[in-house]
Amino acid sequence: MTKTVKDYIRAIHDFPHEGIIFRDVTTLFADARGFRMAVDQLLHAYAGQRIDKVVGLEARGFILGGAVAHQLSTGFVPIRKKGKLPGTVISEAYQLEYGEAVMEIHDDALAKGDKVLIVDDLLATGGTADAAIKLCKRLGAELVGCAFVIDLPELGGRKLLEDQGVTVEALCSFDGH
Ligand SMILES: O=P(O)(O)OC[C@H]1O[C@H](OP(=O)(O)OP(=O)(O)O)[C@H](O)[C@@H]1O
Ligand SMILES: Nc1ncnc2[nH]cnc12
Repeated sequence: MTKTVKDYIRAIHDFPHEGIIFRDVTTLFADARGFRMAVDQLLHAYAGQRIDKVVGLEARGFILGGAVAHQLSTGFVPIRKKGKLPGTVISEAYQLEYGEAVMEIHDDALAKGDKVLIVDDLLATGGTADAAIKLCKRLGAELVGCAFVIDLPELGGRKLLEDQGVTVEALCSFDGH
């Protein structure tokens, strides 16, 4: 049978903590057919829509977002964890399973009215994507949507984003954590 995007994703049990099933996309990215399929399917969802910038979330969103931006012939903008970007930044704190983290974007990375697509590998609680949405909006950008390879619906991220009117695309989903 022909493999789907989901079939290329490896499950690693008890990483990074006991009880977590880590959905590992390195096996998807490493396969030429799998990687192309994932990028093409993400692009398909936005066919005909104006996108000025693709915003990728550290770290695996850089790999996907870079490929998507290249294919769309748009610019690519990184959102990184605190302290990694060299220029002047704006920041948003968000909740992790344990504690808090901070995401940052260069304050001149997006222009008012830019239509942006946020790309990451996986949507879990939605905390990371929610922080990214806030950063893009603070710079005056307009959100086209958020695109992921994987959704973990039980963790509530899709609901968090959709409840604020954000369009969510995910290529596959897994039950549980
Ligand atoms: O929806 P959330 O609950 O916010 O979780 C999703 C985020 O978690 C993972 O990144 P991680 O924080 O592990 O960082 P990394 O990509 O730098 O390893 C994943 O790549 C998303 O960015
Ligand atoms: N189960 C999971 N697999 C990979 N990345 C994640 N980020 C949050 N939950 C995850």
